[in-house]
Amino acid sequence: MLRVLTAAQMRQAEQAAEARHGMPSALLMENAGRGLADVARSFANPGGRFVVVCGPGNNGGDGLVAARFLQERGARVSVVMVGDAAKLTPESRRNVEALKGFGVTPRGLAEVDAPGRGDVVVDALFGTGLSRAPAGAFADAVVAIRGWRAAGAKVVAADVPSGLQSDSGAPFSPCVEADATVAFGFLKPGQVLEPGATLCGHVHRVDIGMGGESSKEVSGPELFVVEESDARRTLPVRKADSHKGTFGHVLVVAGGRGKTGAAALVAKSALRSGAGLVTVAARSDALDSIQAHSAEIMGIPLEATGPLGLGDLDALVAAAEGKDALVIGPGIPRGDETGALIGELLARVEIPAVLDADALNAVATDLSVLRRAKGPVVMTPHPGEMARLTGKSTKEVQAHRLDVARQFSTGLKVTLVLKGDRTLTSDPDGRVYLNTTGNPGMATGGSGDVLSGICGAFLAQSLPVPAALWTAVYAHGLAGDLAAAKRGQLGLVAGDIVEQGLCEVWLRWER
Ligand SMILES: NC(=O)C1=CN([C@@H]2O[C@H](COP(=O)(O)OP(=O)(O)OC[C@H]3O[C@@H](n4cnc5c(N)ncnc54)[C@H](O)[C@@H]3O)[C@@H](O)[C@H]2O)[C@H](O)CC1
Ligand SMILES: [K+]
Repeated sequence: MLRVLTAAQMRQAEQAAEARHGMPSALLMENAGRGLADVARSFANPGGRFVVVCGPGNNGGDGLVAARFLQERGARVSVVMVGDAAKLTPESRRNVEALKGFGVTPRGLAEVDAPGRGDVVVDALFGTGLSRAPAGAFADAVVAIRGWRAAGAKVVAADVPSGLQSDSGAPFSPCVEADATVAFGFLKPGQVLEPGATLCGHVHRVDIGMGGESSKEVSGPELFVVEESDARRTLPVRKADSHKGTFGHVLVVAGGRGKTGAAALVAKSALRSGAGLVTVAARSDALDSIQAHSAEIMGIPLEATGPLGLGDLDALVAAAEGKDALVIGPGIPRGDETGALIGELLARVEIPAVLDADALNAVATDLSVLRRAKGPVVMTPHPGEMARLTGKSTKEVQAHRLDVARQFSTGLKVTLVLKGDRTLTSDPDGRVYLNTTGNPGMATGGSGDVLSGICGAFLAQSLPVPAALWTAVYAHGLAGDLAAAKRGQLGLVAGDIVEQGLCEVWLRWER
């Protein structure tokens, strides 16, 4: 798990590193500058020139140290200092003098020859200390860096591209676009949340001597990036004496006339994700075609007709007997009573419940129905469904994904999986787990049903919440990536994620 720290948390971690390890900030800067120089060197053509653009704060200090390391290795280095030299931080001032000792004198922007193809620009103008849109000479420097990149130079940003707000990933204007960003010590939210993640280019995290422990002393909200090793470690081990009951029984309440495929995708995905047994409860007129998709799918007919309502409550409570997880929503016939039905059902059964698709829309009108839930509730909206659940516009949800997810999950005490590029899993305590697998080819009907099936299967196998969910999200995206590698993104359909991707993930993780 990679911890992601805000600017304020970074400062706390820096103080903790100094207190715990006796690591002075000057040494952190030395380590940061060396890491920055190493990455910059990897982007230059042989004989390429380096133009290091430094600002007035410690980000600029990192750039000065990097320039010294580059110079020491015989590179052709120019340093541009932007801002009032009198305002330099003590660390940066010391590094200006050190650099002069290496024969490099910082110049003004207008004095430096524009770099081009084969050259590297190091953007050390602003880092986590940026507090407003770059203006004046600072804006000119950002615009110059953007122009040099357009002319073919590679741009390597120190900590964050200058102009990008490191806590949110939202850019001021103007903002640097980088080919790579060197993250010092810990990742920052702006490096992993869009559009910041795209503006950063490839993020290289470098250790600078803060030690992983120092993040434990940091207060405030926790954000993590899930790594493959975390997801792989979560999978249950299959013991020799296992039997189908060992791996749980998922009840899928999904599907209706004209939408039987959704139920089949949930069921098949759950079966392909290790569930021992899967039963679909659906209206009789849909159940036969749902079960026709796969011999392994068992069925319970819901005898009434029309939308799911309170008249189905007893049948669903009975159907949940002996089950280990519930997935409800994909393709269900929804009506005025469906939300109340879901609330009553969750108040009677204790098993973990995944609400997706039309179950989300059904409860969106009155979320209080969820407050009596006996077991853990998981909600898996895409941005549009999240908009309906929160009363915000989809645009607003997307602009503030992290805060919206955290507020919702802590407010309602549910685990929320906010889907989209870089899906966020937010638990009732507000810990958020960010996913980095998946691709645009997965934006296809039924992809969400497949994820619900994986979630249901992992919960039925007694994986703990939220690990079951961020592992399911990781596996779902990886399955989509592996399937797209075979079929291309354009042609990818949800069934491919199940049939062409999931088993490859398990094979890869079981080795
Ligand atoms: N925290 C750590 O563990 C480490 C941080 N390092 C580097 O330090 C920067 C953060 O440095 P800081 O001095 O706080 O701020 P910046 O250099 O990012 O910003 C410069 C300075 O400029 C002022 N300012 C902010 N916005 C503007 C603006 N729009 N126009 C003009 N001036 C502005 C503000 O006063 C800032 O202080 C971090 O990113 C790392 O690169 C260490 O080197 C490694 C450990
Ligand atoms: K920067």
